[in-house]
Amino acid sequence: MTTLVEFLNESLLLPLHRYSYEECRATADWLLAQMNVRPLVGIVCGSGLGGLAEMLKDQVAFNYKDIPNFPQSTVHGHAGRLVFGTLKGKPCVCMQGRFHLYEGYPIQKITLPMRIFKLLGVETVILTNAAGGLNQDYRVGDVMILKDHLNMPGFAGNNPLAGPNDERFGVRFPCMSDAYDRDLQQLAFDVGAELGYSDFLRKGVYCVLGGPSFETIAECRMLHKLGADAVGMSTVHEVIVARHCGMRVFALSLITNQAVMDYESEEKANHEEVLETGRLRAEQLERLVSNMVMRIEHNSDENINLY
Ligand SMILES: O=P(O)(O)O[C@H]1O[C@H](CO)[C@@H](O)[C@H]1O
Ligand SMILES: Nc1nc2[nH]cnc2c(=O)[nH]1
Repeated sequence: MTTLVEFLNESLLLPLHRYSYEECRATADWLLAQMNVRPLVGIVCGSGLGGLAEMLKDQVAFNYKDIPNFPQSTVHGHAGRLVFGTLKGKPCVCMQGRFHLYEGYPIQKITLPMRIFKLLGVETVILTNAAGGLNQDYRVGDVMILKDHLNMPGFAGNNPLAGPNDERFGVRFPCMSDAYDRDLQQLAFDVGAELGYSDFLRKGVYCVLGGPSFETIAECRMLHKLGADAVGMSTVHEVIVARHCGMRVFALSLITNQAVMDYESEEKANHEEVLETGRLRAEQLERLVSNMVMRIEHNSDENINLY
C-alpha cells in the first residue's frame, strides 16, 4: 500500500525533479565505462528519422531502459536507443528517439540527454525534427535549417533552466540570440548545394508548442503572424540546455505536413503522414548530416574550424 509520503513524492515532488550534476555525471560515467571512444558529435533523431542512427559504423547501442536515470521513449517512430559509433571516422552518439513534454515528463527530464552529451565530451549537437510548415512557400519534404526559435512553453514559465542554476553546467542567464551556429547553417547550405538539394533547403524560425494535439487553424494563423515558419513539439528545450552548457548547435526540421491555415481546407494533420514523409526524405537527410559531420573539425581547445 502506498504511504502518504510516497504518494506526495510521486505526484508532487518527482515532476519537479532536477538532475544534479552528480546524477548526470553518474549516467555519463556509466556509459563511458563501457565505451572506449568519446563522441564529439551528438545527434538527435526526430519523428520517423531514426534511420540517421543506422549510418553509424562500429555501433555500440544501449536501450534507454538500461541507462541509469534515462526516461523511456513512448512515441511511435522513436525507437528508444542510444547509439555510439563513427560517422565518416568521427566519433558520434545518436539518440534514436527523443522525449517530449506531452509524454508527461518534466522538462528537465526530457533535456537530460543534452547534459549527458556534454559530460561525454560532445562539442557539437545536431538536432532533427519533423514539423508542420506554416510558411506558405514551404512544401512537404522541404528541409528547414533553423536560424531561430519561438519558445511558447517558455513564455508560460516552462523553461528547462528554471530552478536553481549549477554553474558547472553554465551561467544563470544564457544568451539565446546566437543559439543556432551561423557557420554550421552555412555549412548545411554548402553541403546541400554540392549534393543537389538546394531546391528543397530553406532557412527559418521553428516554434515549439507543448502538444500532443496538433494546432487549430486560428493557432496556425497566429504563429505564422508571429514569425514562425514551422511548428513542432520538440527541439527548443534541447537547444536551450545544449547552449547553456556551451555546445555548438545545428538544427533542422523536415516539413512533413502543411499546417492547415484555411477554413475551406480538407487537410488534417496526422502522425502517419509525419512518419511517411520522414521515410521519403530519410536517405537525403542521412547524406546531408553525414557530409556535414565529416566537414566539422573539433579541436581540443574547443575551437571548431569548418573545412
Ligand atoms: O519533433 P519530433 O520529435 O520530430 O516529432 C514531431 O512529430 C510528432 C507529431 O507527429 C511530434 O512529437 C512532433 O514534435
Ligand atoms: N505541432 C506540430 N508538430 C508537428 N510535427 C510534425 N508536424 C507537426 C505539426 O503540424 N504540428
